Amino acid sequence: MGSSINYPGYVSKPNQKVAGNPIFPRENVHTKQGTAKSKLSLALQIQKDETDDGVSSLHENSGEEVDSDTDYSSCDEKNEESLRDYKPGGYHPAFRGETYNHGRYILVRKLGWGHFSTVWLARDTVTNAHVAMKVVRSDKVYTEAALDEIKLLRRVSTRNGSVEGFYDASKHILNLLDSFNHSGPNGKHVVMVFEVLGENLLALIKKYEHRGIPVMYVKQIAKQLLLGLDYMHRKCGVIHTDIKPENVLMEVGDVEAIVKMVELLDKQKRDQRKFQRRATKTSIDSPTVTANSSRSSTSASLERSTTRRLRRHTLITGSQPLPSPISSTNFFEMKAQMMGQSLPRPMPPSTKNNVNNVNVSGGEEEQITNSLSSLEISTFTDERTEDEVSRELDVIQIKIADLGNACWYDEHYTNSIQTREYRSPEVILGSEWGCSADIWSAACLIFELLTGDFLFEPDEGHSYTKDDDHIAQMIELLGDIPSRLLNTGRHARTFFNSKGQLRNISKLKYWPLKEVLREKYKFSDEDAHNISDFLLPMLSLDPQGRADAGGMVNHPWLDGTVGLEAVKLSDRKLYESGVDIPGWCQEVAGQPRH
Ligand SMILES: Nc1ncnc2c1ncn2[C@@H]1O[C@H](COP(=O)(O)OP(=O)(O)OP(=O)(O)O)[C@@H](O)[C@H]1O
Repeated sequence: MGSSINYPGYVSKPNQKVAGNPIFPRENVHTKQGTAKSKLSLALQIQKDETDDGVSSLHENSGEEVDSDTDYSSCDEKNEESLRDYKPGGYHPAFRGETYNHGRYILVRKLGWGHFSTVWLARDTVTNAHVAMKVVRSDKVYTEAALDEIKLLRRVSTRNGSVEGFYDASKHILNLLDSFNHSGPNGKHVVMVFEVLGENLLALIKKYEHRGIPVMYVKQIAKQLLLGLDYMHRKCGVIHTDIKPENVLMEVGDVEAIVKMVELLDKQKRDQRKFQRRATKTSIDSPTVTANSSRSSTSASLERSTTRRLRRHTLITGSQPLPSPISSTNFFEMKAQMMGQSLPRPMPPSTKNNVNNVNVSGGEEEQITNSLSSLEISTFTDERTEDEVSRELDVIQIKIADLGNACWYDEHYTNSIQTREYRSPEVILGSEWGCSADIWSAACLIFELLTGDFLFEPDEGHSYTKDDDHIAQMIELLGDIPSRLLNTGRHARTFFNSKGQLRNISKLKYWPLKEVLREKYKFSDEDAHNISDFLLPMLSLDPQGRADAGGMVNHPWLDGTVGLEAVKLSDRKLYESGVDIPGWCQEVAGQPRH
């Protein structure tokens, strides 16, 4: 759900992004303030494993300790939801093994969280497949927003998208499978059940260290994103209003195989830890241990019991999104492990005794070795050719997620839309807006994928606000704000004087997009030309003239996009504005018809 509305307890998600270099930093900004927000208070108790590499879960009410999971994903942030929000009206204290909807769903691990919800991987005992479950905060305002989201999700659901003979673009939008209520100590929570996806595009941007992701992937993401938006706008009358990398998720491929792989690797780690614990315990009990090892083992044991005591009060589970081949550096190592190539195994007795000065009984060792070797690894035996594997790596599939801020073409819920960096000029100026606002955000997102930097990263200075800076950056990149927006924008007079000049910023440094791509990002002349030819129609300052998603699917820059080579939309014209689409740049007045 979205980030621009002030819901109770609403706080910015910490460290969402490592701020990129702004294209146009103003000279008189003394302190650079990136978008990375300060960390949440130390009261945030993330439950990290007591050793070095895992996350455990202990549910306060159950008192039941659940074995540690290990984070194999590229998500290594320690930022989770705030413990303060576990209160009546807040998050539900979900835990691994908890059942939902009369036992149909069983929680497996936490995938992520947002301001509205925590999201969990769950097993559906009816289909025996895995699903993602979004457990929404129980406060009335979240519940109402969730019910609106469900209506919007139903509208865009796959069932409405597939028409024989036509490209089914609904597959680029997250599919709602089920929804119900769940009661807990903090109230009644709306729960939404989705297909399971992997990490979001921000993980991909980070994986490439904010230097831009390969153009081959950008084209696939761009084409799928535009197809999804075209479907949303033209077929469903839905406006997303919060397109940004965090809200576009990558598919993980064969979900069941990946869940199995991740779980088996977790189990291996747990078994190894158990083995180490037992070994240490044996060393304490054993008369053959040295004085030094006895001291260190005893202190380790004390440390563990302290950690255990602390863990009794821990409620927050660490997020573990499923790894996807493209975003997770260690994905193929994991797969190799599962295929038995470098399976971590307990050390043979002689080495153990030498290295750790401990004694382990032969029976214990055998038991542990058996538990590892009995893992079913045949599922992951890969008999595909190198070409097939390389082709699989070339393909990226994305879905637009988080319709929590979405609205209808004929019913806008608020004018406070879009996350700052992706916010369109009409919204900042307080003019009318519509579906075309999503196109602006999409262009900002595509630029960010290509370069690793925000297209606009406004900052405030001594004499100007973030909005002043944002508008100035737009002018520097794209030219003057059209007079129609100046005349209709409710806030235009805040930023512009009667001569149409910016009130608070006088020195502008014009730097057109094509030059930025060439000079700052070192794209070749040809690439800079093609990319700006693709992006500029979507960055039309006047939403009336902004190109629509369907038309842009047909742009030559997207020709030959891997996996979508043949996809063109014959009923939309390249570069043409979407003014014929109902609700394109204003809310359609009258009785909402959806
Ligand atoms: N279908 C899914 N499969 C896998 N992970 C998911 C899925 N849906 C959501 N997630 C994970 O959960 C996180 C939170 O989801 P989402 O953004 O929908 O929640 P929210 O409470 O509405 O958050 P926000 O504050 O971003 O509006 C996502 O960033 C993602 O990591």
